[in-house]
Amino acid sequence: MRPYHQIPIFECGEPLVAIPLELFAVESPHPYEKLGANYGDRSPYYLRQSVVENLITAQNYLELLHPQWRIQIFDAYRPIAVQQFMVDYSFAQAVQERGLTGVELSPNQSQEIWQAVYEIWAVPSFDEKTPPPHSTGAAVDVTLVDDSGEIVNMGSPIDEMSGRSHPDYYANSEHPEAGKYHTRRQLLRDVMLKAGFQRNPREWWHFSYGDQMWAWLNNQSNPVNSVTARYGRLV
Ligand SMILES: C[C@@H](N)C(=O)N[C@H](C)C(=O)O
Ligand SMILES: [Zn+2]
Repeated sequence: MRPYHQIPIFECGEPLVAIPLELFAVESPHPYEKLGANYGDRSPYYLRQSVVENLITAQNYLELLHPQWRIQIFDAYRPIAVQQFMVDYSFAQAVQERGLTGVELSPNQSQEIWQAVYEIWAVPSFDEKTPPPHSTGAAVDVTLVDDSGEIVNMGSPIDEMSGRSHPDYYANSEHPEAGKYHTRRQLLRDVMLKAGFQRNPREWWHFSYGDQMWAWLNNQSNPVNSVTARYGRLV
């Protein structure tokens, strides 16, 4: 359980709609489909209606500052089966990176790796009270693309299991490019928050609107005006 799972969900029934990809940049082929994730008859490039509207607003804010820049959509709607696939994939990758194989893992090694995986991935829970954020259609993973069409270097790749994923990692870092990376992360944060999103405190790229994490973060910064979640798990 994460603290945001205490937030009640009052599903509003808003539809999942296609993101107008022509307004954004997009990873192609989709990064998880490339790894073998199966979306069945669904597409990762779907979000709830209001979330799409807010994403367009964020793109418009970005264009006021950088007319030719685009928000790049890395991932959006994610069925629970895909959440499970990515959690299993990330575990296997982490085992491999440590020069180990699944069969030889000690209970301690296994625990350490699962902890690292769940530091950045939500549990693929089927419990309606604890849906993975992306399975609600309210969460989106994004980065920036500049006027020459290049992905802006944010100091770490999306989905990296390390401290560099923390949004403020470069705020007090000695790294020679730290100031640049931090400013770029702040730019992404600013346009997304101005459009109504909240940012995952553990990941510079993950934003949501209307889900439990969003409500919890709103309530942390403004306890007087308490809000609940309006998007639950989609079936
Ligand atoms: C790991 C990243 N792609 C992500 O989406 N993390 C959040 C917490 C999630 O799994 O919902
Ligand atoms: Zn995410």
